[in-house]
Amino acid sequence: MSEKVSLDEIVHNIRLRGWCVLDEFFKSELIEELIQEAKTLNPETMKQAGIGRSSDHQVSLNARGDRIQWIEPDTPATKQFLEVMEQLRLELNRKLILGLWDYEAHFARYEEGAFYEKHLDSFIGKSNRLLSTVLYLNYDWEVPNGGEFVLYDEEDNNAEIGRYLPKKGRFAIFLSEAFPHEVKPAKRTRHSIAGWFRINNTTGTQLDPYQ
Ligand SMILES: O=C(O)CCC(=O)C(=O)O
Ligand SMILES: [Fe+2]
Repeated sequence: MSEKVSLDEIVHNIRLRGWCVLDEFFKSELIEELIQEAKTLNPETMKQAGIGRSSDHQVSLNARGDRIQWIEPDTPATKQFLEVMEQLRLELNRKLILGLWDYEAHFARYEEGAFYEKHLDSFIGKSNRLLSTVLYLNYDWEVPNGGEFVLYDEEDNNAEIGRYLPKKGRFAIFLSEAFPHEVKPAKRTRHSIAGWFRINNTTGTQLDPYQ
């Protein structure tokens, strides 16, 4: 399990400003295993990522060019990854009373040239995504490789507040409805795990939307 100090740092930063990027949160052995899994994902079974949910779901290559595969606890590495996220969920609920209900995550692969336009991870009014997470799984990623994750201010959507290379083990977490963000065009294959802690929006007439 990750160090207590990292958990405290995440809780502190989410409380204070709503986002946090850590370079070492997961054990390096786990990162190595996840990198190997990401590399061996079969492009045939990965889906072209879309934007929006169910009825308004669209696949727009202009907005988003990654391919994804949803994560299940079906290998030792994904099981351990989800266990760490569960610890984080419980800690966030305990310290910040967020009422996070569950966590969904997918591997993402951006091939050379792929990007994701500036967006919010949740759709005002209907989404139940509260906190977004991204874990980067790339060896030796440097500035010429592009693919930066760029985070913008919640008040001024043109003001950049953070820019990060998708380096091995780096972990970003931010409020899904507050911070616009984007992925700049990658100059080589870029792997990550993107995920969302969700609250439960089930009502009497409508089941909580899923994925
Ligand atoms: O990979 C990243 O840096 C961000 C991905 C993202 O914004 C998303 O999948 O919604
Ligand atoms: Fe996003």
